[in-house]
Amino acid sequence: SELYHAQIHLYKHIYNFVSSMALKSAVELGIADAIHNHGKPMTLPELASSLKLHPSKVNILYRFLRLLTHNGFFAKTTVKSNGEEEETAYVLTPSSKLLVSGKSTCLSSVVKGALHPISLDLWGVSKKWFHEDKEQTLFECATGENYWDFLNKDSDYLSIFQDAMAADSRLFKLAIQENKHVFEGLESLVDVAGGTGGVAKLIHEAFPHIKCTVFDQPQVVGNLTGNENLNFVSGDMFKSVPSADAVLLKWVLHDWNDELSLKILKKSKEAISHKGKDGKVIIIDISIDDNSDDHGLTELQLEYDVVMLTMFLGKERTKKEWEKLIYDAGFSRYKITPICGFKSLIEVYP
Ligand SMILES: OCc1ccc2c(c1)OC[C@]1(O)c3cc4c(cc3O[C@H]21)OCO4
Repeated sequence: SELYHAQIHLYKHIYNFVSSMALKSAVELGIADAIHNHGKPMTLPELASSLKLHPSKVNILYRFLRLLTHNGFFAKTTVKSNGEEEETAYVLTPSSKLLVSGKSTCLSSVVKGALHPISLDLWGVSKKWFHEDKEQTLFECATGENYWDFLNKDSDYLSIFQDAMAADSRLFKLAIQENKHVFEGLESLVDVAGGTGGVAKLIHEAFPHIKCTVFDQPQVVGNLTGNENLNFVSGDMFKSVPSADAVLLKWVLHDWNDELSLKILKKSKEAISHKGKDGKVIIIDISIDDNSDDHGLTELQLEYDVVMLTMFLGKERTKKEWEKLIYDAGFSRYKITPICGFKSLIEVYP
């Protein structure tokens, strides 16, 4: 009946966190690594002893594996142990292959970071946040601190965050390889708010002839030196952006509201104006497709939007919102290419 379906829907959303926490436990225990290193399907006793669990914990491990297997992180098969009866064994799936450490596709640091207590505690004050009169993030409401200031004070959490950003950048490298046409023909590129140059280095490796400039605030790049084709320039992206054939804005505009994003886009347009029609701005951010029939993908994109809102007052934009922002900034056309599963690469032309 409708009442029963509504109850299942409601309870599922109450306990969604259990699946997140089971995933976090799997990463902390190193289950994916243990199965990967075992080199073949792994039985529960083999896994438990490899993880050095106390015998009393074997059945607990089984219950976690049952949920994680149901959620598609592991798969069951059977093995013939010492020649006779068949025994259940576990293998990795594409999702848990993203948890094998040391691989360029490893996203374990994002699991640890996004589900770290510091990333979750802010939700304790959401009622207060909704009822206060000042514009601040849920994080600031909970801690009294700006997220970025806090991050730069807590070295453990900062290194987890940096590992997570680095993990995402490594996957961006695969996206660059799949979209070489976007960068071919460029002689110069400026990575606006490019931080310490992680992404610029990836582009430089893939396209050594492109002169890459990392542009960020003085306190970020002030004392960084580059080489002949990778240099660091400090400044204020709201005032002016160094000119180049292309301006890269990766995960920048989702941290800013429309008014400030418009400013950044207009400065970026000035920066590529010497190139006329051949100049371009490359935006890497989520583009929420309003008429997508992929409910799970849209759910992830909307969850990401709320995460950006609660931590940075940032936002993820829909396709229509991108179009309005791009045209308001004076650009004439754009092209959206899906990358990395749930993000998009948006090429914007004057
Ligand atoms: O725009 C940049 C940006 C991009 C992604 C993420 C950001 C910020 O913060 C929220 C987030 O969920 C998060 C929080 C974290 C973390 C990783 C992590 O991934 C997510 O490590 C420590 O805390």
